[in-house]
Amino acid sequence: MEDENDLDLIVIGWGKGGKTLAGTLARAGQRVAIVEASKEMYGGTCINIGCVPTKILIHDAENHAGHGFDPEYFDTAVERRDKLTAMMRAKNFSMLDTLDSVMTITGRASFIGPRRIRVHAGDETLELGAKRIIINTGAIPASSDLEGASIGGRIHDSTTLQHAPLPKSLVVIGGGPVGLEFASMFGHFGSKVTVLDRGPRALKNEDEDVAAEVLSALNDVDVEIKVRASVQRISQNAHTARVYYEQDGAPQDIEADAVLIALGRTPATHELNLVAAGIETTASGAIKVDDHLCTTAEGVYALGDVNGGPQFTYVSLDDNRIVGDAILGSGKRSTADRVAVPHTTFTTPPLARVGLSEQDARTQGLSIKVAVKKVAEIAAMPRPKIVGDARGIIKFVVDAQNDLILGAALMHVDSQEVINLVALAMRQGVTSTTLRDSIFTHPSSTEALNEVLGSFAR
Ligand SMILES: Cc1cc2nc3c(=O)[nH]c(=O)nc-3n(C[C@H](O)[C@H](O)[C@H](O)COP(=O)(O)OP(=O)(O)OC[C@H]3O[C@@H](n4cnc5c(N)ncnc54)[C@H](O)[C@@H]3O)c2cc1C
Ligand SMILES: NC(=O)c1ccc[n+]([C@@H]2O[C@H](COP(=O)([O-])OP(=O)(O)OC[C@H]3O[C@@H](n4cnc5c(N)ncnc54)[C@H](O)[C@@H]3O)[C@@H](O)[C@H]2O)c1
Repeated sequence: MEDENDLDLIVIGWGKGGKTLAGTLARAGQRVAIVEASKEMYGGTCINIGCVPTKILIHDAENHAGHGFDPEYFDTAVERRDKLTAMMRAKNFSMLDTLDSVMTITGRASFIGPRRIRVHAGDETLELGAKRIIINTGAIPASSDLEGASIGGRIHDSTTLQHAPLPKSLVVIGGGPVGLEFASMFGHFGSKVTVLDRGPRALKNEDEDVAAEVLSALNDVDVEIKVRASVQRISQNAHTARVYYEQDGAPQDIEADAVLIALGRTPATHELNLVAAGIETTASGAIKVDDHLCTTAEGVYALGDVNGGPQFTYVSLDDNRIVGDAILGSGKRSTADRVAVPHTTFTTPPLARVGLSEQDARTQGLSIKVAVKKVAEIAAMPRPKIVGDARGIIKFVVDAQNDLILGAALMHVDSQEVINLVALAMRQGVTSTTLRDSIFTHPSSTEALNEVLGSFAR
């Protein structure tokens, strides 16, 4: 490839947004190259080491609740995960590789100039240029400068722990979504789990009544959460690991078979040589983008985790829509038009959230009404009882003046589905009364809205 305009598009990284855009533009007749660092990562984080493999294990762990520590059962779940992720990886690869106008390249890309990259693939080096470049390199586990916290042996990040033997005891450092999902999952598999978080309380961004329900469910599988816990150092030997921390000023330590470090994920920019292309980063290391996901270099866009936005697969997918619209459409889409983006943390039952919590709304001085009910007390919601798990809570925060939904916290079986309906209602300006009076199938979890939205307590 000699001429910088040889290609129409280069995508660096096989993430959700980039692979989708590569396919769309190739089908529209553009000449596209997609570069992925590892053949184990075709399809990106989500299907290989993120959402999908963890949810497979979480599902199988849920089916094992109450059956104790059972490495054989765990190994069977791991086998199922490996089969499914291998199938998805192959499918992801062939979806692009079979398109005539797409060149798939396995190697590590870095910039050598504006809209020009070099790819190292084993002993081979390739230089490519294009009219447009998409950076979609995702994020990597945040490293910790704590003594003894390098990944290896008994110290894990979310990727290595998925490939380790089932630990009898596990210490999780960090009580964010990664930390809590792994804690809940290993608790269900029968491991003794302790979570250490430095925050003032667990799930500090959630209302206390909602957080209490999640904690109670974690407690059901013997997960202990220690807050205000500041980890000082970690040590390990052939038999065990030990985490030294301070809680409320008092030194403590805890022993475990394995330690998971889950302190966030950092945009993957370290090997991109962004300076060569005039691409700037923010103070937190993300690629600087505007509302249309343009970087500071003309013709270069950043999609997904690497641009510092919310770290969710479906946000990367929406990033693809914005850039797709800029290239093929009206250019009107932007991150500024995103409303009510929901998210779900897959503890068991899952906690699904959208919009404001009650504490957020009160801090903002909004005039609100709040409807809240424990799932076990919702008569018109037999579905959780049918599937044998009636734990949880449903909470709505509604504007007292115009009846519009400002936020919701749903913690119950199926909440990862119901939240999408609530988010759509928020986006479309559907009032809580309309949602309350809607026809929903029966028996479903959605029909809880008929009852909960008719019971504003405060
Ligand atoms: C354990 C875990 C569970 C998660 N669960 C969920 C969930 O349930 N739901 C959800 O929505 N989100 C979840 N996430 C977050 C979600 O996985 C990410 O937000 C999403 O995958 C990010 O996608 P992306 O498009 O930014 O790129 P990614 O999918 O991260 O892809 C980036 C790709 O770029 C490649 N790459 C990096 N550098 C280079 C280079 N120099 N050259 C070539 N290739 C390169 C990488 O190998 C990688 O394949 C989870 C994350 C983790 C870690
Ligand atoms: N279901 C999902 O959608 C899902 C699941 C997993 C991950 N993710 C994505 O992955 C991203 C990364 O998740 P994460 O949980 O790794 O990071 P996070 O930043 O969300 O949480 C990190 C936690 O670690 C705590 N912490 C930070 N430093 C600490 C220290 N020194 N000692 C003790 N505690 C400390 C913080 O208080 C915080 O609670 C999330 O932002 C999320 O978007 C999504």
